[in-house]
Amino acid sequence: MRSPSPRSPSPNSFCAQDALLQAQFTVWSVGGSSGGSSGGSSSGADSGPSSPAGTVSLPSSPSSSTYTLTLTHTHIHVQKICPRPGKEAQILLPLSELAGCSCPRAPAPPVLLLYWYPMGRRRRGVAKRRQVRAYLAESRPQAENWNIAVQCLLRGIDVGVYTELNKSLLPRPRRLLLLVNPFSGRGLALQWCQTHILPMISEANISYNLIQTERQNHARELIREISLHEWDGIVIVSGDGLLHEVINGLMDRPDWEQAIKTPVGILPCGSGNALAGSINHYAGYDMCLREPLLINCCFLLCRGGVRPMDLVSVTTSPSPSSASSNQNGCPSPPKKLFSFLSVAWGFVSDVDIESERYRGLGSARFTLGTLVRLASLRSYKGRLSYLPPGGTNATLEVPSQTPHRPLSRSITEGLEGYCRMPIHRTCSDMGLSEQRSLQKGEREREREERNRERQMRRGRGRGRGRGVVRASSLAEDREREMEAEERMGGTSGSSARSNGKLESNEEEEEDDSTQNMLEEGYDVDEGKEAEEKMEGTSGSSVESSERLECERNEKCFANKEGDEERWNEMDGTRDLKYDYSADEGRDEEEEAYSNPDLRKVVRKNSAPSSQIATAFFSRPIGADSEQEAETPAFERDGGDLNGTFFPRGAFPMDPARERALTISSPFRRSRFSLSKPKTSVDQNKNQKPSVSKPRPLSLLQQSNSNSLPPKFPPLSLSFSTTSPSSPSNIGPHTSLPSSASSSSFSFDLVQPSGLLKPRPPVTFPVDPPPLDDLLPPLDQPLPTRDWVTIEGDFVLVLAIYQSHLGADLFAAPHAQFDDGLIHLTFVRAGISRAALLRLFLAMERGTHLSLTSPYVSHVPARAFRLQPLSSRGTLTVDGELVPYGPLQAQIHPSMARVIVGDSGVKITRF
Ligand SMILES: Nc1ncnc2c1ncn2[C@@H]1O[C@H](COP(=O)(O)OP(=O)(O)OP(=O)(O)O)[C@@H](O)[C@H]1O
Repeated sequence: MRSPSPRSPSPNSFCAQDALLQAQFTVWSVGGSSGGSSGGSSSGADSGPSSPAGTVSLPSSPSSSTYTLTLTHTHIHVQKICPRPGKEAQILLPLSELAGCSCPRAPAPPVLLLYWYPMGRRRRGVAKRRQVRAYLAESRPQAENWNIAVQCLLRGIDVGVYTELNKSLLPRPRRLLLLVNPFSGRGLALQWCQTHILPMISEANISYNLIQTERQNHARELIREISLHEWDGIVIVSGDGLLHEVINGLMDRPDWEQAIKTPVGILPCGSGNALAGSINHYAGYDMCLREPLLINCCFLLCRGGVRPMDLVSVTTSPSPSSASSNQNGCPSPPKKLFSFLSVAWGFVSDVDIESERYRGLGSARFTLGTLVRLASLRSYKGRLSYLPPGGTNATLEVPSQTPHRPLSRSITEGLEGYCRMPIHRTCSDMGLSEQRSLQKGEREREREERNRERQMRRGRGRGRGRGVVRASSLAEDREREMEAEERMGGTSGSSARSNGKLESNEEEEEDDSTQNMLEEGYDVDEGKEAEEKMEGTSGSSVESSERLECERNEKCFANKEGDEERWNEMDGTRDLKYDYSADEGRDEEEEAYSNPDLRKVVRKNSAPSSQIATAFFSRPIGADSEQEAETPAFERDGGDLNGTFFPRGAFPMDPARERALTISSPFRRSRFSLSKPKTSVDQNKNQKPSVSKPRPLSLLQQSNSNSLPPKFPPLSLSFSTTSPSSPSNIGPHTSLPSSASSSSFSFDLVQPSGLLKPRPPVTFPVDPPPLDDLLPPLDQPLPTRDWVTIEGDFVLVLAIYQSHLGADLFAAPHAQFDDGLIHLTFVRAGISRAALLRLFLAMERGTHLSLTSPYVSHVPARAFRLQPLSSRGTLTVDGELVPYGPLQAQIHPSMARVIVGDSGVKITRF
């Protein structure tokens, strides 16, 4: 465990001349018993604060123990002086572990309450735990002075020995807008608000206004219109999806440039909680989930450090409903949105969307989703282009000379007749360097083996019927290329090509060698045809050989088992085997199928998964793949300008899958809807009986408040910790217009806020929209300089800009909030299930970067373009479904600001 706070000096090393204040206090016992072994009484050590809205129940009576408290700039030193002074009766409370302090008003006794959150042992690792320490002062002014001094230090206001302590030193309490999605995660957000969040932020003297979202996009609409200067921060109590709405709401505003600088925070109540995981990690805390993660993040929020965070602008294709044209008959423009977390395609987005149906499991839904998806692994054809960090902005540098010959099929496939310009600065393989590092002798042996395997696979692939996506085509391309190179006896330049980082003087050489390759008949397209001819002159012979192979296997198996039932079982096995075909080429599985004993094991282990998957997906596993490639993507879809792929029509989605995506999710409204979409509110209503949702807090249902704008939430809760008479009391809730129709509830401990005057409409200066200076429009070719393009079959593409993809998925260990980088991970088809599982398991610890697999690549980038060439699939941005089709993104360094606590460098306070 890395220590989140500066090393505490030992009590003995405490130096009296550092003292700002020193006084004697009596400890109050908790519930009649003496508090903690040393240093005063403590309460609520294990649980979060139990009373909402800052009502701290005082200890019942003073104890006979007396302590001397000494305040320094960094610690409170507590020394027991009576009845038994001694070394063991000392304790140091680091100020960095205090969330806040208070001094209850008269007639309460003059007690100084310190809210201390040291690290404590949990079931898994360590996390923050709450302790309240209560010290009875000799007089009220003494208690109040201490309260002011500690609060000043916690807020970063310098206090000296001679500073005259009075309330005017204190800055006004921070004001937070809390947006709660009551249905996020396992639906515990409101409950956790009551038990953990509201008490803790009250302890930190933070004023807040809580709004419950009622539907998807509610938060986005709200953020578009509120007066932002009234808030010190916007904090979402939910998963990452709600923060995505808030960020986009801020960017929708005409004053977006200013608005996006509003600090945003997250209190994790969702299923993934990726940003919360990153914040927790950045603070140096152990990885944790659920309430420990929430308490850690809430503590960091109370500490209040803010730092810059990169945003990524993502341009997606128009949604299918508007893809063809808008009302004027003009083609709909691509959509732009802003992302703080990730863009995912393939495995990751599939798991995210499909696991919606297991939402009740919380974060375990992703584990189950991963297993299900592993059981029916798919691959997707596509093209990924990215601009590495060193690359320049070459958007306008479009060369006009004659195109170079393309490097390989992976670049040229499907571009004939479309490609006006070549993509010559390309990398057509992933992990190739590892393959190439093999010795030549080994290579030859392997080549022969691979040839045999390839032919087997090819035969089986065809036998399975049309349309199965062949997951290993890119690998095969590379193999063919390698063979060609070896036959040519020239290996120079090949490794350079594989890296895709050629200097310009190498390009000629590269093109020449490619040209030679092509002339010698190793153009991969031609090679493919030749191979096909070699393998069999007609598909029927392949099919018949496939049949023979199957029959042989079946007979062999049947003889061994010897009864009809076994035959039926074996049929199931065979289906399973075929269903698993998307990433064929995996040695382990092939071995399993060729070895009857292993085969039994595989069948035994796999059948339940396949049944689960079939039941979940209401269709045979692999159905997607079968339908997928019935027609080549380029025949079905529209034109392509130098690698830019545009669908002519909407990407179709079958009704069963559409149902699966929409009905199972109470939250997400699929953009693929075939039928007229219902409103989210209705969806939620429909979902309520099936998904156990918490009842909203009864408190929230009272109709009383004047704290919210009329058009906004009917349910809200606001709270101010300060007196309305103090200058700091002009809380956000007091400046919002009242609403007769609103059922919001104003909750002020001290004095209810008065009726609110309507606020004149706010006018914003209109800022020009942020430009993507690294990218041409989505329908234009990419620049040829500096960009790297990879085409082939992918299992997943993940672009992430935070360290965590989920609270327990450390996907980009090097990522920083403001490193100006997109961390790209892509896995190409051909990877075995075991290797993919290993990758995800290693990701939990962040050790996956050291795993070597020729199918897995990790690269940093500043911009990328993703062009799915498979007609069906899912794309997500920050875990939210976006229209399937070409998409591009670029980083905007330090565009936003995120509340991360004060344990990092370069922190400013909000
Ligand atoms: N009151 C609401 N009813 C229905 N949907 C909502 C409501 N409030 C927000 N949403 C939407 O719910 C979706 C999911 O919310 P969120 O991401 O916060 O939770 P999650 O999916 O459980 O968490 P995570 O994204 O971390 O996995 C978002 O798309 C958000 O727009």
